[in-house]
Amino acid sequence: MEANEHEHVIEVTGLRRVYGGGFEAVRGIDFSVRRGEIFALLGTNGAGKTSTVELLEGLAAPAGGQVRVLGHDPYTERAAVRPRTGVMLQEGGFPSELTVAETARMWAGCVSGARPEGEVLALVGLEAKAGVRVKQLSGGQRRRLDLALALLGDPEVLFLDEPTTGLDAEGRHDTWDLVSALRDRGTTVLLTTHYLEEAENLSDRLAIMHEGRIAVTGTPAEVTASEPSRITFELPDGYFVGDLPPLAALGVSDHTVDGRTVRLRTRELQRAATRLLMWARETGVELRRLDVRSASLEEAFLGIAKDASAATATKKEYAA
Ligand SMILES: Nc1ncnc2c1ncn2[C@@H]1O[C@H](COP(=O)(O)OP(=O)(O)OP(=O)(O)O)[C@@H](O)[C@H]1O
Repeated sequence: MEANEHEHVIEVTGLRRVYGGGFEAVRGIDFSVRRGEIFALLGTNGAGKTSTVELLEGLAAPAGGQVRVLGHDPYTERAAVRPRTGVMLQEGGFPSELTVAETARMWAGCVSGARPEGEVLALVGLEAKAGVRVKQLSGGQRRRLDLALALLGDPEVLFLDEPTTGLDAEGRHDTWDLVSALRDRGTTVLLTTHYLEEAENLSDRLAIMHEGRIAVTGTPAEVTASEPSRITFELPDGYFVGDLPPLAALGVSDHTVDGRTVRLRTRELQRAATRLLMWARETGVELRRLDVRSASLEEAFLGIAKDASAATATKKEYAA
């Protein structure tokens, strides 16, 4: 297949996974990832992210639906898919007595056309640790070794299962820079993460899973736009919410009052903020600690998880 940026490198339709005891961990999900895109799979604990990624990696057969990676079934056509993909599992599980360089060399023996191990260790900032035994690495350094091994085959598609778990803030930012650089070179990346900031900063598109289903898919901006924005301020003594212009006319969907602090939620942030500030100027009121902000991905995530628990999720999908 010819590579082009519109090509769907990963295509998932109606995918299901059922474990031995009959538990359905993945309940019919659909999404696709284009070449050169970073796609993040988010979700609450046990949502089914790892179960999904394992199906994409060809480690298990689906109970229903279909997966295509680079146009092939990763389970039945493993030989066609595996050499072109890199996989970073949650637990690498290497022999701990080997050094970092020996581990990379051993792994390279299993990869056709592997890059020199020094090159991948340098990419993840582990070159100074080449002679150190794996058991002496910190948790974060082990994660970086996992990533180095996934990069040995210079893969077209990279699966990263919680790539920055255990990394400190600097290590996390270094990994983001590396993953972005790989994307800029055309690598397609699918990652799972618990760090919403990671998905917000790094991913081109994301999906939020909950109890085996996808509740929402879209760009980070599209997903956050699905949640109301917030305006928070303190009213001076002698003023009350009833003194504000009618909240419905400001486009405010709901509000709370805690002492002097008022919190408004609105889907029409500009209109609400403008009218509120005009009112403040006209009445000569100072709105102390004024804070006006769009929803964060974290708020969207929490809102979706809550909604999805309360009822069968109405799936929101934005154009791919
Ligand atoms: N081998 C298994 N047998 C039975 N159930 C399993 C098995 N592996 C996972 N599950 C169940 O499937 C569900 C999804 O698990 P999965 O590990 O895919 O979730 P996840 O979204 O990756 O979670 P986390 O964020 O906690 O890593 C969970 O309820 C889990 O208990």
